Order: sequence, then structure tokens, then C-alpha cells
Amino acid sequence: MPTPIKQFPRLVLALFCILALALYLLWQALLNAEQEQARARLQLEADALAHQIQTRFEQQAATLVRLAERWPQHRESRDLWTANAAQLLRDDDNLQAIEWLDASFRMRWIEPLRGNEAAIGLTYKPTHPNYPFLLAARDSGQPRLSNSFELVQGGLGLAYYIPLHRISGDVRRFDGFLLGIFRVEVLINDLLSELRAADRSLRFEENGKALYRAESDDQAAPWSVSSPVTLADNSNFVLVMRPTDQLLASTTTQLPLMVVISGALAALLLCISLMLAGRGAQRSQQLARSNHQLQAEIKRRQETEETLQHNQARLKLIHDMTDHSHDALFILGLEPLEVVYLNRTCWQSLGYSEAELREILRIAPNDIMPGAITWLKELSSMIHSQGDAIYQKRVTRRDGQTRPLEVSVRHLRRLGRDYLICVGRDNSEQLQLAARLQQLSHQDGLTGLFNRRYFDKTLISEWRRLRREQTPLGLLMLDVDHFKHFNDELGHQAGDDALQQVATALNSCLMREGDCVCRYGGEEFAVILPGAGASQCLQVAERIHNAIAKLNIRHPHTTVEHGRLTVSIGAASLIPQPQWSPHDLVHQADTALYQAKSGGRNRSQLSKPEESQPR
Ligand SMILES: Nc1nc2c(ncn2[C@@H]2O[C@H](COP(=O)(O)OP(=O)(O)OP(=O)(O)O)[C@@H](O)[C@H]2O)c(=O)[nH]1
Repeated sequence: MPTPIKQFPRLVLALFCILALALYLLWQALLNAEQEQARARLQLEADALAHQIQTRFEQQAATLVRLAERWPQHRESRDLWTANAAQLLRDDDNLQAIEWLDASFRMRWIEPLRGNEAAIGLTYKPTHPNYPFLLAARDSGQPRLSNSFELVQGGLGLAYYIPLHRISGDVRRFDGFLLGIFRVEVLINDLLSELRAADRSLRFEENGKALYRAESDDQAAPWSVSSPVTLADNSNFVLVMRPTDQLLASTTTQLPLMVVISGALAALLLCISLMLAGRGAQRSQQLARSNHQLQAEIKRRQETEETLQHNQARLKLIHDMTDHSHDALFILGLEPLEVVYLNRTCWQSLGYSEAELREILRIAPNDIMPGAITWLKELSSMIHSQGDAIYQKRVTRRDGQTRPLEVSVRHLRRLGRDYLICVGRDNSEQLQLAARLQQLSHQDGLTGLFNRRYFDKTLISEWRRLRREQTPLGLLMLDVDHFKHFNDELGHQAGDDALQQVATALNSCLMREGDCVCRYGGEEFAVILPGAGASQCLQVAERIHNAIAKLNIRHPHTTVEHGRLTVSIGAASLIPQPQWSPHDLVHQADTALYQAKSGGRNRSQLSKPEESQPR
């Protein structure tokens, strides 16, 4: 929805239109007032002129009436009447003729006769247009003026009928009419001669028909005024006046135009002022809005700054906490590879300052972590797997010591860049513990030799390895002779001690790397000899017999030879074949051991050739 300020130009435009309309109406009202004033003035003039026409006609009619009043004398002396009539005709140009009608309405006398001869003897019939006027004049005894009619001589005429009476004794006799014929044009010209003016158009009408026109070509006004004219009781005449431009110009003023122009200028100034005020208001509103936005922006920035400070404080706290962490935390940015962050533990644990460590990592990372360059390439590929990984690495301290480092790596993508979050931990203790556990899980508790589980695993792995190399795998199965009697006679603890001494002796007999002695179970031992053929197996067995003999452990049982503890050994050697298994080797050595026992004990027995075949 538009604001009132935005609608302001439309409101001002609407106001201007209203003012323009009001000015137009005012202008029209003023023009109408002027026109009414001009009309009233013209009406006054028309009324005055009509009155003057009537007065002038009455004056002329009065001369005829006075002539008619002398009818008794004139009736007797026609010459005198003729002379008086002629005099009257000379005085009044508008009189065409003076006539006498007798009581029977017959034309009896005309002055001047010349030109009017045709009228002598004319009798007015009831059908004559002027007949009603004759009757009216006769019956009323008052003069009457006829309507206009065509004169024999041409033009229009008016007949003024004055009834004539004569007193004869006591009798008043009607002797007809003194008839004055007026030429309309001359009569009206004469009547209007003093009043004609260039600035008026005149028309003298009889029953709507123009008898006389004095009209100017300059007739701008569409209106006219009329005033009735009554001549000798004939009220069929009307004087019509129409103003000319000149008259209108004289009666109208520039006031309406001036008022309109002044008003228009005032309205224009008012609207311009309002528009300027509106603009000002709009600008101040915009300014207020801008200020408001600015305030909001300032507030937002303050909030952002506070958040930033808060985040910085948190970041510093996190920084401090990570610096005090036992774990080394470092963040790598990829493409290009760069160290984004190192916590204090990283460089302190290695004996460097942060700048020194960064410089070494930049130019020779392998000096810190062997194989670091290859490892970093491997890490870079982690962005495709998107997975986490844990690596076991070693790092070299400034003093040259190397320490194990377990590095947990997580890939993150932020702001269009890949990062690796790496947490490193010196896990030497765990490694040692694991190694110890591993060792314990493979060690026999009594003798410290490898146990049966280790034997099984090692025999299988060596079997597979030597099968690939097609190299013989030798095995000695060894059992203490008459050990039951030993225990029975000397006690179980003495038996344990003897077993420990035997184990030590067995270990001392192994010369080659990869050879290992395991406690197979109870008083039985197994010696794995990778790469040893039959003769080599027997050599080792011989060394074992000698070593056991050197122990010189007294055996209490009477049937034992020399009264010393001895062992029997079964030896076997095979080049591993796909169709054989490690159990075949164990079985052969075991069988040979059984044979050694059967053969009298304290001896070695090599697996016989037929026993070298797989089962
Ligand atoms: N003290 C002790 N004795 C053990 C241990 N393991 C097995 N023995 C004993 O070893 C003896 C083995 O006896 P036998 O299997 O009958 O065999 P032998 O008496 O050695 O006779 P030959 O093997 O035929 O010579 C048993 O009496 C077991 O109790 C051990 O860890 N300590």
C-alpha cells in the first residue's frame, strides 16, 4: 500500500484539477454576470427606445388628430383641408397620404391625389385586412393604427384611422375617418433616427415579421432583448435589440479573465508549493528511513562485533584448551596443501618452536615424520573417500628420539575447501602394552616359551611362506622321559623347575633366526626349524640332547638311564606341497617321537621316508 507521501503528487494534481474547475466555474459565473449586466442594460435601452417610439408616434398622430378635430370646418371648405393636409404632408416626410373615408368606408378624398388615383372610390369591404380596425375605431371613437400592408406605390404602409364626428344639433354624426398613411420605413427611420447607433442591431417586428432592420454585421452575441411597442392601441409591434461586439466590448471587462489568470497563477503557485512541501516531506521521510536503516545497520554491526568478540574469546579459550591438550592437534588445508593450525603440543612435544616446526614441515616434513610426504599424498586422497582413518606413525624429536604417534584423521569441507583435522597422540605406552599382551597371549606361563597357540599360528604361516619358496620346514617334537615318575618322586614343583630348565636349554640350542621353541603341552615341546632339512633337524636334536644332558637334572626313577633327566625327540622335515597340510608335518614328527620313545627314549628319531608322504 503506497504511503500518503507517495500519493502526495496525485493529491496535489487532484487539488489542481479541482481548483482549475472552480476557476472555470467562477469564470463562467463572472461572464454570465457580465452578460446579464449587458442584457439588463440593453433591455433598459430597448424599453426606453420603445417608449420614445411610442411618444414620437403619438406626437405625429396628434397632428393628424388635430387635423381631424378641424373636420367640421374642413368639411365645409375642402380647399382649406387640402391646404392643411398638404402642409402636414410637407412637415412629415413619413406621411404618404392623408385620406378621407366616408361613413360607408368609401374613399372619398386623397391628398396628394397624384400617384393615389387608383384609391379614389375604393370601399373597404369586411374582407379587407384593415376592416376590423375601421370598425374598432368607429365603435370606440378612438383612432386605430392598422397592421402593415403593401402600398400601391411599393413598400409597407400603416394606416392610422381617426374617426370623424360632426355635431348637428344635438346629434353627433359619424362622418367616416381621417386616414393617415404612414410609410413604415420612413416612419421607423424617422422614429429611430436619433437612436440609431453603430453598436446596436435593431429590428422592428410586427407579429414576428420584421418591418424594419438596422442590423450590424458585427453580431457576436447569441442573445437579444425585446420590448413591446404599442402604437395607437396596436400592440402587435416589438422592438428587438441585439448587442454587437463593440457594445459587448464596452460592457464587458477583463475582470473575469484577470480573476481566472490570477486564480490559475495562485493555484499553480499553491500546487508547486505543495509539491515542494511534499518533496521535502518525502525527502525527510527518506532521510528518516535512511537514518532508521543506518541505526539498524549500526545495531547489527554492534551485535556482529559483540558476537565476533564473543567468538574470539571462545576461540581463544578453545585455542588455550587445545594448547593444553596432551594430544597434538593440527589442521591441514588441501589444494594447496598447507598447515592451517598447530596446537602447542605439536611443537612443544617435538622440542621446536612453532615457527621452526612450520618451517621444517614446509621444506622437509620427512625429517619430522619419516614417509610424511607419501602419507600426506595419501591423506589428500581422503577427500574422495570422505572417511575417517587412524594411522600409526613415528615422529622424530629435535633430540633425535623417535616416538610412536597414533594419528586420527577426519576430513571436513568448509567454505568450498577441504580440510583434514588430525589428532596425534603418543601411544608408546599403549603399543608397549599391546605388545606385552601380544607376547603374553603367545607365551607359556611356566617356561616363558611360546605357547601352543603361537606354535599353531607360526607353523601355518611358515608352512605357507616356505610353500611359496619350496623350502623345507623342519619340526622337532620333544617329550621329557618318564616325567610322571619325576613328579611323583620329587613333587610337582620340582617338575616345574625341571621344565623351566629344559626350556632354557632348548632356547640355547637355536642358532638360526626364525627357529622357535614352543611348549606344545605338559612336558612336551615343539621346535620349528624353517629351512631345515632332515639332517639339520637331527643336528638340532643332537644339540638338544647334549644341552639337556648338561643340565644334569637328577631323575629319581630307578629305570632311567644314568639317573638323569632325558628327552626323546621325533624329527620330520617336509617341503610343503599344496596337497599337504601342517598337520601332516606334526603327525610325522609325533610318530617319530613315538618311535623314539618305543626305541628306548633319550634319543632322536627321524620320520621314516614312508611317513613323509601325506596322509
Ligand atoms: N610338574 C609338572 N608336571 C607336568 C606338567 N605337565 C605335565 N606333567 C606331568 O608329566 C607327566 C607325563 O606323564 P606321561 O604322559 O605318562 O609320560 P611319562 O611319565 O613322561 O612317560 P614317557 O613319556 O612315556 O616317558 C604327568 O605325570 C604330568 O602330570 C607340568 O607343567 N609340571
